[in-house]
Amino acid sequence: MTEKPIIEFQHVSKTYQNGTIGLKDINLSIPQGQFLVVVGLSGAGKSTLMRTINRMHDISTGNIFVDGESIVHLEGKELRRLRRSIGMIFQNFNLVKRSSVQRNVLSGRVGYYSTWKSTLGLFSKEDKQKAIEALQRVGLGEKLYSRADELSGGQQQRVAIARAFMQDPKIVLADEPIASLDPLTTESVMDDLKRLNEEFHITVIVNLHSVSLARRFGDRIIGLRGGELVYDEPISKVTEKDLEAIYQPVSIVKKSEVQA
Ligand SMILES: Nc1ncnc2c1ncn2[C@@H]1O[C@H](COP(=O)(O)OP(=O)(O)OP(=O)(O)O)[C@@H](O)[C@H]1O
Repeated sequence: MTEKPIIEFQHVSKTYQNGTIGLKDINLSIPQGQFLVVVGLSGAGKSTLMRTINRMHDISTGNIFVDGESIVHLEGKELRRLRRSIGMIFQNFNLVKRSSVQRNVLSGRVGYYSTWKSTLGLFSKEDKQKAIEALQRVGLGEKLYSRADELSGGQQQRVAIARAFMQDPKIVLADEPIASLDPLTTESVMDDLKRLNEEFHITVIVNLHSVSLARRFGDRIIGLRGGELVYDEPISKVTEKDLEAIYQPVSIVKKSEVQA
């Protein structure tokens, strides 16, 4: 899968206001259509890395390019356009629990509507049909009119995936998407993400604690420690030992340029 990078980090560092280092001189090039898994101990900087891509966090130094365009100074309309092209999946689903599944899924389209139209729920026929199809794609077609909080955790996460799909995203960022789920549900959520990746060529970046899932679903694995990129290998080269090492407190490992 050798393609132009959809995301590029150039010497990216992030220090939080209280002085905590989130990221330290990250250089990273992610080709379009890659399924990238980010691993590392708690506090390693995985969420920070992900959230700099849609500007939920601003960086301190360096530059980030998405689809060839520097995003670090985007504002207003341009920033909204960036965020529209990036779906985000959270550990806790972030659904509006008292709203219907349909409304939650349609909210993935709000970036394409004026504020008043989306506030009033004035979505087009096409988008309503698209919502049905997105739900069917994650096996929840029959839940269209259920309230979000009537669904199981795994079902809610799949609604969140359908919502992200509604954005027509180029990139999906999934920040510990399975951390609150049981093993069986985990499988279906990971399968849904993989399908988005394979069928629609959407670049997926997933932050995971499960090494075995990382190996099963990823094209490439990167490891962070203390905000630094300490590991970067295509899945074919990843060994169990490497991954164990990433989770050791002592400094390791090999790091190589990956042209995926
Ligand atoms: N808003 C914040 N203000 C200050 N420090 C923060 C903030 N968010 C994160 N950090 C710190 O930045 C570092 C990286 O945090 P981050 O959440 O990116 O790690 P992580 O690898 O995603 O961890 P986890 O697996 O526990 O979610 C940690 O030391 C964390 O305490």
